[in-house]
Amino acid sequence: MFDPAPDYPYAESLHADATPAPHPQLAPVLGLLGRWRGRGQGGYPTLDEDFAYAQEVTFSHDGRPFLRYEARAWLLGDDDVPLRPAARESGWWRLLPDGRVEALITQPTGIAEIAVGHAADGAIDLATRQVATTPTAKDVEATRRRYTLDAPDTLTFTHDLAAVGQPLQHHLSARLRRQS
Ligand code: HEM
Repeated sequence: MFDPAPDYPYAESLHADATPAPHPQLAPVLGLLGRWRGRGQGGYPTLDEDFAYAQEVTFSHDGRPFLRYEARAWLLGDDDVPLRPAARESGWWRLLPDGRVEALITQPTGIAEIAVGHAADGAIDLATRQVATTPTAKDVEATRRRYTLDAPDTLTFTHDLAAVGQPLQHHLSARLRRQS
């Protein structure tokens, strides 16, 4: 007889003040924990037009020294009409004792980013050290991200991109509000 395992016994938390207690190495990123939603603007020299989008972002932890990261975006038309789903990504942000961050982020467009950076004073900077792409993915050379907590409930995000033969430059910027 097949004997199924018991339910996964460990909690995933969106909050700094709930169980499990966050690992001390998460101290510089505790302000990110939770669900965020907001709007952004994007563009790139290869695109005919700039675009407006909405995005949901979630950061959670399980008591160990990394964050689970999940984001999904959709394009917005006039009057906030959803035009179509846009980028999704998920990954892991590993925090080191000195505030260094090592992030692994993957996208369903065939792109995997290994990014490194630093978290301090409510800002996290990440720049790719390696980008891997599947055989049919767009050519992405590098990205640079900055997440800034402007206030406890406001997160600003900018994303620069070097891809399809273009040098590193603005692709996205967004402002998100904490949902929970
Ligand atoms: C909020 C997240 C994002 C949104 C809303 C977004 C939106 C877009 C849009 C609308 C396009 C035009 C093509 C299309 O209509 O699909 C595009 C192109 C592209 N994006 Fe993004 N993007 C996001 C995140 C990313 C990320 C994380 C990367 C790479 C790591 C990326 C890399 C690219 C590349 C390589 C192109 C193709 C440019 C070209 O071939 O001309 N995007 N993006």
